[in-house]
Amino acid sequence: MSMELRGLNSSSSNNSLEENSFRSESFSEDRDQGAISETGCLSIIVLGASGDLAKKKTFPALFNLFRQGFLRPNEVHIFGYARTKISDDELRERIRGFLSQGKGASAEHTEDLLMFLQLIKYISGSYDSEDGFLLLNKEISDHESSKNSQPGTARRLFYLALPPSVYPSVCKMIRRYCMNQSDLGGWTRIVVEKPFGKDLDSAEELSAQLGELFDEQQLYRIDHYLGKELVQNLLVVRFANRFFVPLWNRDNIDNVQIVFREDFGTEGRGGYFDQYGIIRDIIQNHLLQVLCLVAMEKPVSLKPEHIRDEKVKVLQSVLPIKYEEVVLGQYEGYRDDPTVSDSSNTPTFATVVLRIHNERWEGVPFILKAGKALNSRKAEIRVQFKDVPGDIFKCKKQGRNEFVIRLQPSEAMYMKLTVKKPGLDMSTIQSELDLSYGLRYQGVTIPEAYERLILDTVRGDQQHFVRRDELKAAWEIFTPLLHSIDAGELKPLSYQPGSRGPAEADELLARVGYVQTHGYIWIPPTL
Ligand SMILES: NC(=O)C1=CN([C@@H]2O[C@H](COP(=O)(O)OP(=O)(O)OC[C@H]3O[C@@H](n4cnc5c(N)ncnc54)[C@H](OP(=O)(O)O)[C@@H]3O)[C@@H](O)[C@H]2O)C=CC1
Ligand SMILES: O=C1O[C@H](COP(=O)(O)O)[C@@H](O)[C@H](O)[C@H]1O
Repeated sequence: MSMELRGLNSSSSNNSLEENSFRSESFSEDRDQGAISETGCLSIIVLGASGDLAKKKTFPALFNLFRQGFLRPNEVHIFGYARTKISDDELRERIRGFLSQGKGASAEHTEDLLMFLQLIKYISGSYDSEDGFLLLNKEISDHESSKNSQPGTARRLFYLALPPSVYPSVCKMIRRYCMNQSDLGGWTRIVVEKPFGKDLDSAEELSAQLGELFDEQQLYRIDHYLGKELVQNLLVVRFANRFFVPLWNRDNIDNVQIVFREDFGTEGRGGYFDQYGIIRDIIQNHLLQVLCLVAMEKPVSLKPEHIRDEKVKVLQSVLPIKYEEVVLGQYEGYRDDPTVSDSSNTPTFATVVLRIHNERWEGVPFILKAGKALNSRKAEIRVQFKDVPGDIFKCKKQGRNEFVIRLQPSEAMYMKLTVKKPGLDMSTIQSELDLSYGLRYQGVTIPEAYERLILDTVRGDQQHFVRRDELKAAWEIFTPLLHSIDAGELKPLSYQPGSRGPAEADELLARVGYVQTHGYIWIPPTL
């Protein structure tokens, strides 16, 4: 098995990962006190193993961690659990194709794949009866005994790749039948997927139910946007660079856009999506988490609690959303899906302006925009600066300075700026300072978000997971708007699939101050 750590083979990277790592600060108090184990027998239990997320994200992430040596074959065992009655081999066959993608068919890869698949065992059982969980516990315990694990020292990681409706019963079963037996260095951790509730009350109810069963330190509410490379880079860029410190405020920044666009619709997930809509699916969680990292104050340290304290403060400073600063859309053809109601009022597109009432951001609109079935696929943060006062070059119309963080695809950070047009003429032109990852970090593979986040759960690092009070503050912002949409008081505008979304969204952007740069487009550089 390849023990190579990704990133170390880059020709442009001279420093080792460990030399530069600031990970050590990012751990819970228990870890600091040396009470929590990072080695020893590890059981990873994927509940909902028969499902979409498990095959597309969870198992591939585990495989990549295995290939890189983060999950050691002499320590780890992986259990799939779901109601579907299939054998170990049938589960392995279902996921095999997703583990091979993009990796080529080298002999080494095939060997790793076979070794990994042999670590997986499947157990069929229901989500609310003791039989299945007693059997699951027996299988885990047998594995721990086979590794000569001392009672209480083993690590058990339960990943709930399941609809949230079954979280309470599954968590009760885990608590009752499947916990690591004592705290002799071992642990039990629970990873829960979004959506965490549908509004403030349901989220709080879910949190209370889970909170009765597990400590906050045992719960990992995953938001996979927090595992994306450039999202993880935000705090570094903001707080490790002198450039940004004096500029990052209402005196210099005119508006901030956080944008998610997909060029496909809700195909295959219409039933789920129609109950949630784009605000619950993307904006209330992924984009709001990004907003927190863009807008928060500098944390006292990189300890998870310090970071999450600052995120909560930003969320609590967001003013109630004004409905005239919201545009909703639904793409034509969305309701043709047989799993979507014919009279569905669910938005597949939304632009929502948030206003942060604090000293740094008063008056700066944060425009959150997300849509399905649009003309492109990308996610980015666009920080637009104010015009230069006393413009002697008369170049204002060419465009404002912008700092753009392209989260995906083609990860990059670039600064749009005005320069002299090369040549004999004394005229100006829009250009950019460009840090494109593909070019700058050739040979470095950027890990998948899920890969990173699962590794964090094994290591006990909660920095990139959502804390209970954060979740509450996030729902507080969106619940009134969501209830108005659910009640049909706000209606989505129709838009063409493959378009930019409703034209009214661009009008809203212009109204709140965004100035589009005409005649300039950033093209990701190629090698
Ligand atoms: N798929 C994705 O791309 C993403 C999913 N998520 C979240 O991850 C979680 C899992 O998503 P996904 O894998 O798509 O979901 P699935 O609908 O595929 O469900 C996963 C498994 O749960 C079981 N299941 C499904 N519906 C029910 C039900 N009503 N009651 C009990 N069990 C049920 C099924 O297993 P069985 O019948 O065998 O027991 C199914 O294989 C969800 O919370 C989702 O919101 C988050 C981000 C992206
Ligand atoms: O959580 C979700 O995210 C995906 C988009 O994830 P990305 O990493 O590809 O940007 C989205 O398609 C899905 O609707 C949503 O549930």
